[in-house]
Amino acid sequence: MNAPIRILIHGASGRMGQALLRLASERTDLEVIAAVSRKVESRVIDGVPRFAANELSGVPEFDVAIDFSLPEGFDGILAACLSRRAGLVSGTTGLSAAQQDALASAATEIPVVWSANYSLGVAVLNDLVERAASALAGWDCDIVESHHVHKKDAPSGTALALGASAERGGAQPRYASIRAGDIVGEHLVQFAALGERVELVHRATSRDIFARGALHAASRLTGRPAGRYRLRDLLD
Ligand SMILES: NC(=O)C1=CN([C@@H]2O[C@H](COP(=O)(O)OP(=O)(O)OC[C@H]3O[C@@H](n4cnc5c(N)ncnc54)[C@H](OP(=O)(O)O)[C@@H]3O)[C@@H](O)[C@H]2O)C=CC1
Ligand SMILES: O=C(O)C1=N[C@H](C(=O)O)C[C@H](O)C1
Repeated sequence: MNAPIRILIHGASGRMGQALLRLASERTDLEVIAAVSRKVESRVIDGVPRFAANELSGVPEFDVAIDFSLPEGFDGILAACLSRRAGLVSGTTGLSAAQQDALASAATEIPVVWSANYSLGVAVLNDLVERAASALAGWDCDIVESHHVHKKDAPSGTALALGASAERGGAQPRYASIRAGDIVGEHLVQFAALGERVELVHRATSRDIFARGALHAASRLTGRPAGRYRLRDLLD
């Protein structure tokens, strides 16, 4: 049997981090060797060593980092992956253009994947939106995203990715954002013309869909040569 893939989870105390830790603990092919958050209160929880973000240089060797943190934490984990020659799976949204450029440049040295949404449903929705936009030339295109009240970035990363798909199909999307209650994530792409409307919608009801997708991507990224991979390159 192969040795487990050594995973570092960055943003471990957050909503996504907790889902990742729980689901990773159910897999025998993955071993979480470090759980990193901005601050730490206990050194070990459920057998997993905890580190603060400013202690990244002292974490044990790892094969791939899974990052669901915030833009202010992204530069640190990217630097740690580069210095350890480890892969990076990132789902952090709201990155600046400079951070996206840094990711592209890191991909010349390590394998990386960044996706605004690790669910299979949204991967399919992106394809549907591009096809609809191209078939419905001249229709109004609006993207409405709804999320929980704690979400900081708007429009969501997924809304922007869906907008890019719509643009590839020739549409010029407009965006609207709703922050309410504990909504995990909903994305509506609406095409409207006189007398008719087409609506494509994805509703996430559990963060486990994103966490499973990211763990799958991490297992598929490990051992690959340096490069910027798309999520679809790593899906079955
Ligand atoms: N691509 C996808 O499929 C998905 C992406 N996301 C994105 O993932 C990110 C996290 O979301 P969510 O879990 O809800 O957020 P939370 O606010 O619940 O968690 C954020 C985590 O990041 C940590 N953090 C904050 N600042 C830093 C820093 N400077 N350095 C290191 N770690 C830091 C926090 O640590 P502490 O608690 O100590 O402050 C916490 O562990 C967001 O960008 C969100 O948009 C979310 C869901 C799906
Ligand atoms: O912050 C979240 O919660 C989510 N963020 C991602 C985004 O910005 O698109 C993905 C998902 O919708 C949940």
